Amino acid sequence: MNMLVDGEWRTDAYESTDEAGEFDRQETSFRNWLDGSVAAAGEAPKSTEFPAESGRYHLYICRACPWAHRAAMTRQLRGLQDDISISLVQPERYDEGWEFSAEHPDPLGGHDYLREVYTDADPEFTGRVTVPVLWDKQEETIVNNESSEIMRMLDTAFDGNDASLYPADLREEIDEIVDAIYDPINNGVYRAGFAGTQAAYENAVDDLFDALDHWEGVLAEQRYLAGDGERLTLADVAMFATLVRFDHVYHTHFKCNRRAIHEYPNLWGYTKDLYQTPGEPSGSSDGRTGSETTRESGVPETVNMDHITRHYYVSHGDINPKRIVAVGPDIDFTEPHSRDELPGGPPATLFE
Ligand SMILES: N[C@@H](CCC(=O)N[C@@H](CS)C(=O)NCC(=O)O)C(=O)O
Repeated sequence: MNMLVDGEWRTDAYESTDEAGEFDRQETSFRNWLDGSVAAAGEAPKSTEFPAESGRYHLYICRACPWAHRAAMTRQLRGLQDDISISLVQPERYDEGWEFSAEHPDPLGGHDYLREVYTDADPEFTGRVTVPVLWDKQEETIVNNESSEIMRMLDTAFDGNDASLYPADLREEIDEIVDAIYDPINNGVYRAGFAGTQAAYENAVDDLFDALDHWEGVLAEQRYLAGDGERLTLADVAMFATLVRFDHVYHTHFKCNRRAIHEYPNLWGYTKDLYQTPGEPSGSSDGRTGSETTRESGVPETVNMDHITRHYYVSHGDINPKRIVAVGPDIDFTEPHSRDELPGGPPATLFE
């Protein structure tokens, strides 16, 4: 594994499994907030030196990454495409870490590697170089690189389109669900895939499928995860980012193969429903150009299955040494989902 140590790129810096072979995800390190952000249920809006000015911030993401997907999807569903610019890195990650390319350039600093964005922010930076990154173009620094915080701050600091994904009356429950699904599901697939022992792997798979079974039951009764299930929230954004990748990569590459998502009637209907959620009206580009002016027209444009499969199968040479990209499964996120028989639905403002 590779990371920056005192601003120097190192390829031998740390082990990501502990003595029991359990995958150990490192804490992220830039943890500032935009002014006016609400970080958690019951908290007052933050007062900070990063005002939520339109055009001032940029998101560096990878379309393959589920954590980056939370940020991109929040930006999309809240109609913040004109307020926050976005660009991509190459999906494949090798020894040099996340790279820019001719197809996916760095529109701000013109760098070759994402790690240079980190050392621009802090020349002595020690830590992993991860996406997403929320960059302040004015102060030329990283505001935050933790997706669970970025999705909350984008939703609450900007006005957006009024279709809040973190409404005050549901915040407590959204926080609980986002926390509850992190270990067994969002990070659970990585715990299975990167396990260093059979026992650690089986433990992760047990936790994962117990949790999926639980949410399969919940989604039999309600359209979305939080509250009475009538409103799409950040809890759904967090869940969707894992479910949409599951059958193409986690099932095979990470050996989460007890069952596929398309074999669960409710989780599969839910995944298709979220995939088909419309966003703000379409602009000039398809969201994959890496351009600063990129606009996207719905949730589908935040999902790039080519980037997803190339990233996972190619980047993890330790678990897929021949880097062959699996071709299946043959599933269709656009087929009918019948979830509209349940009360609730996407915010009306998304259809205007
Ligand atoms: N806790 C972070 C995790 C982000 C993360 O681990 N991103 C992965 C991509 S899926 C990454 O950039 N990994 C690079 C590395 O670990 O070196 C968040 O939620 O934002």
